[in-house]
Amino acid sequence: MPVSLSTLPSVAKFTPWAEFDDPTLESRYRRSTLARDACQMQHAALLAAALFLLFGFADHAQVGTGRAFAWLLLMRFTVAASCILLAIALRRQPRLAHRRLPINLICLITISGLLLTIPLRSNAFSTHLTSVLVVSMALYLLVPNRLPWTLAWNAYLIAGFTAAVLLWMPAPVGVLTSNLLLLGVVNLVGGITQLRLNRLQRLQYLSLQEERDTNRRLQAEIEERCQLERQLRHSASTDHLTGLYNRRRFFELAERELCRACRNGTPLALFMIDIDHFKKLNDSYGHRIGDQALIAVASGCQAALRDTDIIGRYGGEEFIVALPDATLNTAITIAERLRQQVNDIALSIEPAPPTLSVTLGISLLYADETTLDGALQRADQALYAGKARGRNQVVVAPPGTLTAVEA
Ligand SMILES: Nc1nc2c(ncn2[C@@H]2O[C@H](COP(=O)(O)OP(=O)(O)OP(=O)(O)O)[C@@H](O)[C@H]2O)c(=O)[nH]1
Repeated sequence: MPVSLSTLPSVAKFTPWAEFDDPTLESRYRRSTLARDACQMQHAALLAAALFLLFGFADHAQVGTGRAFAWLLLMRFTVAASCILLAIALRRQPRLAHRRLPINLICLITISGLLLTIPLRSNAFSTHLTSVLVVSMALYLLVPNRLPWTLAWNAYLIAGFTAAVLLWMPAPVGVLTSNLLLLGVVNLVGGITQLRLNRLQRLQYLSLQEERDTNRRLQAEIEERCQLERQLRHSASTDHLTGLYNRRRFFELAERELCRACRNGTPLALFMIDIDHFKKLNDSYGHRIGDQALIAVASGCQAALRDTDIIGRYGGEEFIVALPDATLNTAITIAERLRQQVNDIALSIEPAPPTLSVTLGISLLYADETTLDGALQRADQALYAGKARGRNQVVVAPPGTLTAVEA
């Protein structure tokens, strides 16, 4: 997804709860934190269950084994079972971590459970106060991304605690006031911490997104440049009309084959191919048809060669072929095949043009030749001899005289 201005960390807007002002961005951010939040809530629920059960020992020490203890135990088991069920549900469906019902239900059960311990153990004021402080902080730390809910549950906790103290543990006004102040300070610190945390985590998320977008853009740019480079390399080595190698690329490849032939002592044959009476075709039917004929001859010849053979456009209506590992007999057979292939080309124009034909000059590289120049010259001479002898034929250029293979 491309970076929009509102997703840049420097200009991102936030709500008073330090959430993203843009609801789409906020929901994207929440989706990105879902797995982490679910895992965190699972651990928190299991820890809360363990703590609630552990405090059962303290209950027993304080109230003995009477009716109050039975109630306390029932309450503790209810809270612990709810927490464990939530942890299991979150493990199976992590998306519950961002749903209203599970989070609020577990807050209601846990806080109500804690408040219920007050009338049942009304002589443990300091323990209750400490528990309320711990739960109050835990709400800020463990309820993910929901500051308004955390504030609401803290309000319920403080109001419940105050009511319970007034009803079951009457304390001097001064003590109650300072404890409420203490709770207020805890909530202030918790609220500010969560606001800062919310903002920082969101800014971090935006920075990460921006970095990813930049990387993606760079990746796309690199791919585009590679593609351009491939295209440039291709057009620098290809004849744009016929799609064959151009003269420069042909000689690069043919010289590589010459080196290989010298090294391995294998033969290398060269063909010069020229379309017969091409000027007449051009003059009678126009250059467009001339181009069509060039393309047809080029693709016909290419189709008749092996992948290891090299064919290029030498210039105008002339083509050049290098046949690695080809003896004279093989070269003559292939040249004949090409000549026949061109004779079979039927251009779809009216009135039907005369049959296309080519004349081919063949030369073989000598064992002591280290450049293509000599063989090229011999093939050219053979070609012109073929033209002089009536065209549409293959002529081999032997060391001495020239031999016409077919007229
Ligand atoms: N349509 C077209 N014509 C081209 C192209 N390149 C060269 N030609 C034409 O090819 C013709 C070559 O003519 P010539 O060299 O006289 O050869 P020819 O008419 O084939 O005669 P022979 O080779 O003796 O049979 C010229 O008219 C060039 O203008 C091209 O890319 N497209």
